[in-house]
Amino acid sequence: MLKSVAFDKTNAFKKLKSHHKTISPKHLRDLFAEDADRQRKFSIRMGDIFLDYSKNRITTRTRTYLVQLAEECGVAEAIEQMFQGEAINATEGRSVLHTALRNRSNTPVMVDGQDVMPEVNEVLEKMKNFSNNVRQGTWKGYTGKSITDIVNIGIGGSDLGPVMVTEALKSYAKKGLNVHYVSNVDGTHIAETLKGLNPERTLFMIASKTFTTQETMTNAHSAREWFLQSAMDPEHVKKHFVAISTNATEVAKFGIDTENMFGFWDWVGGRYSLWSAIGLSIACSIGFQNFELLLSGAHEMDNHFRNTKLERNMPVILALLGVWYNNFFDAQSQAILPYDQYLHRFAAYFQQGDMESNGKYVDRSGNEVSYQTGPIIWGEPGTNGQHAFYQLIHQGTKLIPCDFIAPANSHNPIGEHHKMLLSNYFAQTEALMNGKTLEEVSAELKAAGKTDAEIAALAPFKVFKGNKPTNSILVKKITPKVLGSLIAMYEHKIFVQGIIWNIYSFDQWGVELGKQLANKIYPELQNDWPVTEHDSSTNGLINQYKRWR
Ligand SMILES: O=P(O)(O)OC[C@H]1O[C@H](O)[C@H](O)[C@@H](O)[C@@H]1O
Repeated sequence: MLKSVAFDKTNAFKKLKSHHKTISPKHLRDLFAEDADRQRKFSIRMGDIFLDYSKNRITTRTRTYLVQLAEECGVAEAIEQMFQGEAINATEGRSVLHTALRNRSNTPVMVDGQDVMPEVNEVLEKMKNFSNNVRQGTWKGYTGKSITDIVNIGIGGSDLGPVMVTEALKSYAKKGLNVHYVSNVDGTHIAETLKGLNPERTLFMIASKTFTTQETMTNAHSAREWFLQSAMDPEHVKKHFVAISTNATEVAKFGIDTENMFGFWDWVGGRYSLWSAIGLSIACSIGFQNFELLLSGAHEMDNHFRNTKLERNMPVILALLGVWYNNFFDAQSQAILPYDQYLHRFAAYFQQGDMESNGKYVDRSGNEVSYQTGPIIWGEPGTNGQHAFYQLIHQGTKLIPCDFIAPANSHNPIGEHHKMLLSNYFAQTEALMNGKTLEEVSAELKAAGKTDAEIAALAPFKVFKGNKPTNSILVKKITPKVLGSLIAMYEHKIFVQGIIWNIYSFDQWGVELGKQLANKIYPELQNDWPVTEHDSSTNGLINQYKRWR
C-alpha cells in the first residue's frame, strides 16, 4: 500500500514556502548572471535525450528542498512498489505494471505470486506474427486479397496512444498500408473514415480494455454492418475483425473469434496501454522490430527512473519543477510544445495521461486536499503555436511553465527548414527567459528614428517582462527508441507528482457520472414526449432538440 503523507504538512513544504519568498522576486536573467555554470548544474542527459532545466526559477537550494519533498513524500519507496507489482491502484485493487510490458531484460515481475512475463511475451509473439502477416500480405481478406487499410476503433487510452505514436513514427510506416483511427461516437467519424475504403482489404481492430465502452461498441457494430453489406456472410467477419481487450466474454459475444483476440491485463491502465496489445496498429504500421525498439526506449527510461538518485532523475526533476510552479507560484497549466510536426498529437496524448491521472481532489486517506493537484495540460507543435497563443505566454498575466521538445535531426531535411525550426526553438526559451526591458525597447525605437514622445507612448506595450520558466528537451532524432523513452519520461513524471500530491493516479472515477447520466438520457431520446424530470436547463435543451430533429 502507498503511504499517505500530507504533502503540505511536510518539513520540505514549509521550507519551500519560505524559500519561495526569496526566489519569486528574482529574475532568471540575474540567476544566470550570478552563476556561469548554471546549465551544467541544471541539466541531465540520458541516452539520446538531453534535458536542460536551467531556465527555471530555481537555485541549487530550491532543488535540494524539492528533492527533500520527494523524499519525505516517499517517492523512492513508491517507485519500488510500482515496479514490484504492489496493488498501488488501491481504489481498483490493482497493480500498475505498464513497465512489465516493456521489460526487455525479462526479469520476473510478480503479481499475486505469479510471474507475468511469460504471458507478456506470449502476447508480444502473437502480435509479431500477426503484424508480419498483415505487412507481408499473407493475411488475406474474404476474397483472398491482402490488407491495405487498418481501422482501429477505440477511445481514450485505446486510441490516443496508438494515434500519437503512429503519427510520431510516420516516417517508419509501411507504404501501402494505411492506418486509420475512429474514436468519436459521432457517426461522422466512422462515416468519413470508411468513405473510399474497400471492405475486401480493410481490417478492423476493436480496441477496448473493457469491451463495453459505449462509443467503441457503437462504432464496432456500425463497422460490422458496413462490412457485411459487402461480405454478406458473418463467417467472413473473422478475417476482418480482431479484438484487443481484457474481456474475452464480451469479445466472443460480439462475434469475434477469440483466436483473433489479443489480450492484456487489468494491471495495465488504459492511458498506459500503448505498450500492450493496444499498440497492435502501431506494430502493423511501423513493423514489429520498430515496436520492440519503442519498448526498449521505454525500458531504458524505466531503468533510469528506478536506479538514478532523485536529483539526477529526469522524471523526478520534471515532476518537482511542476510541483514548484503548481503549488508555490500558483501556475494553473503546463504547456507541452514539440518542435516536430510528427509529434502533433503528443500534447493531446498527455492531456489524458496527466489530467485523467492527477485530476483528483481526494487524497489517499480519503480526505479533500487543501492544495492544488494536477495542472491543465495543453499545447500544439511549434512554430504554429507561436503564431497563435504565444502572445499570452510572453505578455499575458498568467504564468505558464512550458516544455520545449525538439529533435536535433529531422526525418525530412529539406533545404533550410530544420535550421529555421530550431532557431525558433532556441529563440523562444531565450526570449521567455530574458524578456526585453523598457531601456532596450526605448533604445530600439530611438534607433528606428522615433521621437521621445512616440517612444514614451509606444514603449510600454513592447516590453517583455521575461522570467518565464521553460524546460528544453533536445533529442537526437525522433526514432522509435527515443520516442519510447520520452513517453516513459512523462508517464513517470505524472506518477511522481501523484505520489507527492498524495492522490491516486491510476483510477478515473471522475469520468463515470457523465456516462451514467448519458445512459439514463439515451432512452428518453427515443420518443417525442417532452421530458420534465431534469433541471429546467437540461429539460429545456432536450425538448428543444426534440422540436428540431
Ligand atoms: O479501453 P476501454 O475500456 O474502451 O476504455 C476507454 C477509455 O474510457 C474510459 O472512460 C476511461 O476514462 C479511459 O481511461 C479509457 O481509456
